[in-house]
Amino acid sequence: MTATENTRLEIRRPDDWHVHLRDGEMLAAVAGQTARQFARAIAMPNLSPPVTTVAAAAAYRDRILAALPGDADFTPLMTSYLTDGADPDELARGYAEGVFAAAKLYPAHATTNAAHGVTDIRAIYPALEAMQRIGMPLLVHGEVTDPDIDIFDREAVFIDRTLAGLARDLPELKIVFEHITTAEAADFVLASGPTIGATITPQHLIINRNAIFAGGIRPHAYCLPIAKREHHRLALRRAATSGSPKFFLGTDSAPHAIDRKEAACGCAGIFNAPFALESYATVFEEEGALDRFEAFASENGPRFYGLPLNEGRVVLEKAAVAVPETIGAGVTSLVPFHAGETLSWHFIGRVE
Ligand SMILES: NC(=O)N[C@@H](CC(=O)O)C(=O)O
Ligand SMILES: [Zn+2]
Ligand SMILES: [Zn+2]
Repeated sequence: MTATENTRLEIRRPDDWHVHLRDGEMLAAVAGQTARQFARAIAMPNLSPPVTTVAAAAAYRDRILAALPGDADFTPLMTSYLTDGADPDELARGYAEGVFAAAKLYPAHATTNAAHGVTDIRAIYPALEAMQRIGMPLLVHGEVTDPDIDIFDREAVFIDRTLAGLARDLPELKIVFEHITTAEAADFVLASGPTIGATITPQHLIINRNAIFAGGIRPHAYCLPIAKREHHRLALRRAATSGSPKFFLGTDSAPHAIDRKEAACGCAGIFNAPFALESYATVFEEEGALDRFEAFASENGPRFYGLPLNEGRVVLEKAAVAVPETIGAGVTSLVPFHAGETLSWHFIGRVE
């Protein structure tokens, strides 16, 4: 990284290790936003129907590539959605063929399009054992779905009920604890061996749960796992900026059309792709950790996955950027994270 009097930030091209690119018109509307800032991204498989086979993932990859602007230099990394019947051979074949970069565990009904998720972790042990053998990472939406557990406790309880046992039973399995939101999760990851990492979103570094209720109910601050108390946000900021190689960038950008968000039962998900690097850079600057930004954004993720670091570099400059109230039009009109705010870093683009 080079920083000129902290007004210009140049880093290796970063990757987004957790994004929802959707399909159809929404894919066409959002793919370019992610490809503008990132060289690669882990594309989540929670489409309807979910992406469970090598053929479905290859076809989805083609649709993503077709949705990109002509000058994009972007590689989507595909994932398989694990169901109770997950086939170890299909996973291994997809990984060997370079189609699947990882497989995703959604506890059944935990989040958007998780109806086909896993009902009992034991059901996928054959798949997980195969993944451990071949070095294929498991990505986890880490929340219990038990309605008796308070929504703010679902991540911490998931560690105790599921994740700790999984890590004990399969000690060589690479596990990414996705979009962590609690001090308990950050502590668990730090206390674990090198096979356990985590992604952290911009929103969980920037808002706490008060933001969801500031002056009224704020559907655009609602995502899953839900934002927690302030002390959790502070713990996540310490983890992200600590320099630990276990934490890396994953936006969890999750677009939903405005009428699906602003509704009696609004969808979970925050669309943060358009200003993702600006968000993260602001956090690292506020924490006095701009010198650690490049590792979080561009090095820790590929090293964890065992993939090469990107060639090429990007630049951000210290400059005021006004975030629009909405982006796009018609059925793909979206409210971005930070809508109506002014950010202090500006993503310029690639440099030679
Ligand atoms: N994060 C969210 O709130 N929503 C995601 C699903 C997920 O990542 O859990 C989505 O697909 O909309
Ligand atoms: Zn999730
Ligand atoms: Zn997600």
